Amino acid sequence: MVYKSPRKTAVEILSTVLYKKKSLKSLLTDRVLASFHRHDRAFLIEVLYGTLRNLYLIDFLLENFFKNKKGLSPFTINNLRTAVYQLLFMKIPEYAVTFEAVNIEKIFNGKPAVVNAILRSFIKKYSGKGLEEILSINLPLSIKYSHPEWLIKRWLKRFSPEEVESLLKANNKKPPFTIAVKPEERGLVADYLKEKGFDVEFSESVSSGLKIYGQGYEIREVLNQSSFFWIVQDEASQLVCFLLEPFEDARVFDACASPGGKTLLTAALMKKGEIICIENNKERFKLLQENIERLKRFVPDVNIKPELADVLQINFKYSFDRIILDAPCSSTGVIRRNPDVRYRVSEEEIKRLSKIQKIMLEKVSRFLAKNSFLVYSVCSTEPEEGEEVIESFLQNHDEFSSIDKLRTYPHVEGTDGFFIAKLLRN
Ligand SMILES: C[S@@+](CC[C@H](N)C(=O)[O-])C[C@H]1O[C@@H](n2cnc3c(N)ncnc32)[C@H](O)[C@@H]1O
Repeated sequence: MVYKSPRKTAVEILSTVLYKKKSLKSLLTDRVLASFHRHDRAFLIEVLYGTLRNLYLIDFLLENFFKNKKGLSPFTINNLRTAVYQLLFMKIPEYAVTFEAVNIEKIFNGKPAVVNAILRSFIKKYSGKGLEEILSINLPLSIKYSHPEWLIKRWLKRFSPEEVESLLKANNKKPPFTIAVKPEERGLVADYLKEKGFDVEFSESVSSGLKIYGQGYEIREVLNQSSFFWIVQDEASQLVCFLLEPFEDARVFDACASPGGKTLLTAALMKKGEIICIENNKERFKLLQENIERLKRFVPDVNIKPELADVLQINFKYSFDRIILDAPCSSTGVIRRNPDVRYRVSEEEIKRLSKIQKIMLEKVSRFLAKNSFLVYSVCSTEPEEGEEVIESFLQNHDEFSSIDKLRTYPHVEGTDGFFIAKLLRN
């Protein structure tokens, strides 16, 4: 394996996430991770996730040390941010952090002297101080927990200050790696993982869920060597499939399907039947196909039919027994898994998505058979994407009634933040 510097890669990825608005998940793929030695891989993950979880705090601490911030490139700024994360949160020796940061700056043809000077002054001020001491000053929640102010303001309108703080804390805590397996195999998969050295817990909310403690990449590597049905899926996301109550020989429509978590768990639960799953994004459709290819042998009696199509353009000559509409959303409920989401999402985006979600629900509801269920879900904490979508739909559709409506939150249930509504066509 050719040596690659995890520090340099961290700076490059961070710059692409923050300045090109790409998702961390799409950049830090298993292929990228596989090109690093085990120790460097863990370092890269820690630096990227940690810096993103503490970005506003790091910027606040760094601010006074810049003489001409505008004259610095994104690479230099991100080099400094990752260096500060290593100093304060990882307790890496000061000389090592400074040496590596200056070195990276030389490779980028940046400003090694500026980086050196800033880090030396930073170390002079904060050396020997613990994180608790630095954080003991009264900081605004937005800086302390690195979340945009507008989002915190929204939450403060709905929750008490204490609750908002515990949500912010939960969003900055590393979540367990959660998978869905066949409920009848859950014990076997847990034993297999324990044998491989992982701590494993059964999910209390879904009989298919396993929470595994360890590095995602390593868990996936071990699971790939097994002969079990498994998919990476949060408990709240699994709950959608249980609420759907799929049954043998049902005809199911999954309207927004990639990467296929809900399609595949539904297939495993119903054991026999047909699922039409639609995805309109070409790249994501490929991912959906790959996941179906990997797992279809475990559900041989379910005919899973992926289609690259826009759900708003689709038409069927028949109706479905079950419909899942897991709509595209702001992802504010999965900030703990994707720390970069908070820097991409905006109020305008939430409003735009809410409109699309309403149109999508209107469209897919037409294909539901009488006395059948449609489950609508979003991994969003925001009412415009949840309660409002369902209320406005029900106002115009007497033929539908709401059977169940629930919300989950990282700081309450310890799951991703989801809104789920189960509708019945009377
Ligand atoms: C929340 S994700 C679905 C996750 C998936 N249900 C799962 O559990 O793995 C929403 C998906 O809808 C897709 N999408 C967005 N607009 C769409 C449209 N008009 N037609 C079909 N799919 C769409 C997005 O590309 C995205 O992959």
